[in-house]
Amino acid sequence: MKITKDLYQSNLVLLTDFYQLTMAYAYWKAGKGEQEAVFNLFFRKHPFQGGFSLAAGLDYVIDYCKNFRFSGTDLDYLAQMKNQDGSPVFEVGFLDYLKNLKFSCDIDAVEEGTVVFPNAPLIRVRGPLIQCQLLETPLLNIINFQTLIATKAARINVAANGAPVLEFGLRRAQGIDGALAASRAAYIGGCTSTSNVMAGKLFGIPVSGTHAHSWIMSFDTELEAFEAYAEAFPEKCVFLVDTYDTIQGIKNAIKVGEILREKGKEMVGIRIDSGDLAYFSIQARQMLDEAGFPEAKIVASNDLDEQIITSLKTQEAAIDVWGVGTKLVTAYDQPALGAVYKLSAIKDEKGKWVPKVKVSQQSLKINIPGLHNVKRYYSKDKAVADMIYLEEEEINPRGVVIIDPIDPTRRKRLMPAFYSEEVLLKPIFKEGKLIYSIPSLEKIRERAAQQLESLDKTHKRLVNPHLYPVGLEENLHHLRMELVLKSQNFENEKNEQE
Ligand SMILES: Nc1ncnc2c1ncn2[C@@H]1O[C@H](COP(=O)(O)OP(=O)(O)OP(=O)(O)O)[C@@H](O)[C@H]1O
Ligand SMILES: O=P(O)(O)OC[C@H]1O[C@H](OP(=O)(O)OP(=O)(O)O)[C@H](O)[C@@H]1O
Ligand SMILES: O=C(O)c1cccnc1
Repeated sequence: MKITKDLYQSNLVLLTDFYQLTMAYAYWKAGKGEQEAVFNLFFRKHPFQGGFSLAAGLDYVIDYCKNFRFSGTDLDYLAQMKNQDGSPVFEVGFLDYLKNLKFSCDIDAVEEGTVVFPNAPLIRVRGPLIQCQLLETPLLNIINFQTLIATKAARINVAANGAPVLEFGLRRAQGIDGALAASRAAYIGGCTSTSNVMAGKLFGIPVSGTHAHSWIMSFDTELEAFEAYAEAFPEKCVFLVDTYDTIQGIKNAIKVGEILREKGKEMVGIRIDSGDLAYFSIQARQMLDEAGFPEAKIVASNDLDEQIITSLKTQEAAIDVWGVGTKLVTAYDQPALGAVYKLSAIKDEKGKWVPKVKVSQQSLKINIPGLHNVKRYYSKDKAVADMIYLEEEEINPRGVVIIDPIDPTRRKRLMPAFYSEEVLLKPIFKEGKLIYSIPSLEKIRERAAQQLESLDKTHKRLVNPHLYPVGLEENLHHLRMELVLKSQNFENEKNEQE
């Protein structure tokens, strides 16, 4: 996968915030550039007030890391940057350091298509401080967007309840790469196809579509337009029936359907793109059935999202296929996932790992320290809880306590021996070398479907979902509390002395 390269014809190493580079420079000056550190990428709250999220974007991350090197032109650009007094921002020695920089981090990550929950890492980066730091912004950029859209798509597909969802978002998406990444993520989240032909070519997503009002309007009558379309696509006729009068449009579609049938072909169906979609789809179903077209599909579109689809279902709308664009690819009701990337441990001069917490007034914002991973426990293929644990700690098979990171009174006890388990962070890069065999997009989509299946339906409820248990293993909880208290005592002592 090399979409990033194809799109920009250049190396993306500068696709980072300027402060990452100035920090990198300052680390280098302080002799800390190579100090080993661990960072975790996680989000704190599901988007769309939902009960689950679907991880996506790792393939782009892999691509980014594989191409992580400073080219001559990147270095030239940095070399000409000046401070206000006219001096260069970056010393030549630092630019030389960047020139020789080879990606050497360990990356462990949740596979794409995995259902994920707040606070548990989606990606863990371990390596020299400078490299970890430079990766913050691009990793967030990639994962935030694709995870958001995959989640939105999954919600829309939950609402569609198995009916095909065609992604029509390109014209309203956030630019070119936003559209491409959205089509990819939407496919992972369960959409059946995309209207974006480039996404079809680049990712192998099935491409599909109907026709627009302009096609109808270019003829004198709707009937002529349908006939001409049937002539061009006898196997693929989906007639857009709402350009003038929807009921008349359905009648015209039936007429052309009959002509096609005489030629041994079957119309695929009709599309309704305006008005009361419940009313018109029910009318259309009745008319099509009575005319002998019970197999003709009814496609609906027009600013759909999971809430409208749910509402239309409760109105018993006779819609077989959903075309969804704007609200899917722009994540209309929540345009960003707030994933963050935080330092959780650093090695001291003696080579000992020092776990780190950033103490915040809001307990929600206190990060999880140390080199941790996540285990998902399953009971008969159903996910029951996620446990974040310190990798070096032995897990007692006879009993673990999983403690909510925000409210430590919320706890779940379970006996690991009674469950099957999956370690969620999988090794992707080891010392800069890719050791993960990248699954095809089809496989990722299958994983997403299985993962969503493993989640109880109460967590997939679109409104007020039941909270899935995710927490810290006891030892990790104690370590975190200890570090928080220590830092607070330290602050108090300092305050008393002042
Ligand atoms: N029966 C229904 N129940 C709930 N929502 C519906 C129903 N029928 C249509 N909708 C939704 O209501 C909104 C209607 O928007 P709007 O009024 O802009 O469309 P319209 O006037 O029918 O068509 P146009 O796009 O041509 O303006 C759309 O989001 C559509 O999906
Ligand atoms: O509504 P979305 O979920 O974004 O789906 C894509 C929309 O794009 C097309 O029309 P367009 O909006 O360009 O024009 P129209 O509203 O006049 O049909 C199509 O007919 C859908 O309505
Ligand atoms: O093929 C379609 O019907 C389509 C494509 C893009 C946007 N709206 C509809």
